Amino acid sequence: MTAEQLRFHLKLYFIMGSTNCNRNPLDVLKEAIDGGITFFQYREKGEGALKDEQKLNLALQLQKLCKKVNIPFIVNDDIDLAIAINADGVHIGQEDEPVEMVRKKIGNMILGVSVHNHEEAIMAMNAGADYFGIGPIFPTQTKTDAKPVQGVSLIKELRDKGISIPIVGIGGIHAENAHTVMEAGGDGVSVISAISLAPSVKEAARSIRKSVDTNHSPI
Ligand SMILES: Cc1ncsc1CCOP(=O)(O)O
Ligand SMILES: C=C1C=NC(C(F)(F)F)=NC1=N
Ligand SMILES: [Mg+2]
Repeated sequence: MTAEQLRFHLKLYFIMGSTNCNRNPLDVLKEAIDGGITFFQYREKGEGALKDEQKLNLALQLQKLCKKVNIPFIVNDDIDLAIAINADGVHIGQEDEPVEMVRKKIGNMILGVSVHNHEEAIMAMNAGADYFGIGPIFPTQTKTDAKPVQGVSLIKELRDKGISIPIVGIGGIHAENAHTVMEAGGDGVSVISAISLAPSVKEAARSIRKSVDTNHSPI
């Protein structure tokens, strides 16, 4: 997938694991897809996260839903799982394996990296990252060990320095604040709880999608 295609697909990047919803995750993903998400990440993490067989089975079922509608299916952290099920890509943080190592393992799968400052961004880009996850943009309860809230300053800084790699903002994002990420030069927003815990998952996804579609900054 070219950077341009990736840029389009990253508009509404839904991220979920079994611990992020109090319903069947398959139903939540189905409804999010109906609401217009464009990218999906399976992130099985935290208290009560599934392991081994259970994690593999859920991953395969979620992947099947994404395949049906041609939405890229990304696995967070677990490179071996991503390779085992031939996922479309992986997402890693600074505390995971080095980007160069992961790139060697996954070949030309999509490789997303969480970056929190200019140095991490340059390193990750030179090591072969395809997109950056930057945040937390706003306060979030979902990731208990999140770095300090940073707003859109790093997104702006990277764009001001002419760095055009696809970027999504993440952390506390919903329909009312998603536009700030787009206006700062982000290509899309990543969302967990504003969709996964919404009374109407479909409506939540639809409203955020509408917001990013109207605020798509012309590059
Ligand atoms: C995984 C992650 N990385 C930075 S904040 C965050 C959690 C985002 O969850 P929510 O969209 O519910 O704030
Ligand atoms: C910690 C994370 C930060 N960013 C992203 C993404 F939105 F995909 F870029 N995913 C994560 N799991
Ligand atoms: Mg990680």
